[in-house]
Amino acid sequence: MHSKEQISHDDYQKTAEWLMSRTKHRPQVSIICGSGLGRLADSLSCRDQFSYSEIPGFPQSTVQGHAGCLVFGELKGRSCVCMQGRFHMYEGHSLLKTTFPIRVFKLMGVQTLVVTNAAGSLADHLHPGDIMIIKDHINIPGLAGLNPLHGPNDDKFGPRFPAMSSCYDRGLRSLALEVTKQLDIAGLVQEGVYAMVGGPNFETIAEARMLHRLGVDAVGMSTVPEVVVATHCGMQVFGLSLITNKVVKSYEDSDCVNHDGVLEVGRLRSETVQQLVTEVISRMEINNNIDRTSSAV
Ligand SMILES: O=P(O)(O)O[C@H]1O[C@H](CO)[C@@H](O)[C@H]1O
Ligand code: HPA
Repeated sequence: MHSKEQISHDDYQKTAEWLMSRTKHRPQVSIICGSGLGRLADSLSCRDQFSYSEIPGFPQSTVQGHAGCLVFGELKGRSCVCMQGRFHMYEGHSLLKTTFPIRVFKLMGVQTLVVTNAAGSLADHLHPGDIMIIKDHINIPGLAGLNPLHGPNDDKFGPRFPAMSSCYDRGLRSLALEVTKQLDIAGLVQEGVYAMVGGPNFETIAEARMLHRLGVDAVGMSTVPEVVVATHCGMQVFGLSLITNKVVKSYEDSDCVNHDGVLEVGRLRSETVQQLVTEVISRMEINNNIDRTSSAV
């Protein structure tokens, strides 16, 4: 448990100010790249980028396929900040640390979080290479007592007991479904429920069957803490999972998932995910009258 760890409002503020003094960009949207999806940042123009190791307070990325670079830039005229590499609980970071960038982005004036991930499919209708728009999640570590919001609540960010019943913005989900028709990729895309497990091992067959019975369509080891913290501080969230593998649910099945295979599907579908994310971001409504840093929350 890491519930005694605390990060002060000042710590988030210092990082936000450090970044804002080094880039002219004032992002409205933040994007988190999932495993193998780091090339999403390539679509940004007029880039400023920082290695996580130089940013005060940032944890380090340790997972292959997560470059560890924060990229600012414009996507079709919209100012964005993109995390090329996220932090996972299984790397040994506390959940508060894995979600550190979200509150920094909030203080910088970001209103929308776009999360992407690589995930294994439990649903018969989702195949490797398909994209799942996340409509809801099951927070397995959270249900077991591991939540980034544990510990004293910082009321400046949000309430002690935040609702999570509509954390994946309905308007953005409909917009994304609309965009898939225009991009002619509707056949690849479905909505579904994501579950976060702690990792780093992939699921046993019994665990996979349990998740399937619980109504989970795709499983991964990330995303949910980021979404919980973003929702707590009032950001709207759009999430998508790239299905990189089928989760083995049968003792007769000899398939075996591995991280290289996950990254490979990421590389193959990176461009499609990039197109979808770009179109959704360019068409979403944004409030331009936003205070930044000290008065942002
Ligand atoms: O969720 P992202 O970061 O996309 O990565 C997914 O891929 C890795 C396993 O291959 C795990 O980290 C899992 O969570
Ligand atoms: O099958 C999986 N399980 C958990 N996490 C994952 N990330 C990609 N695929 C998977």
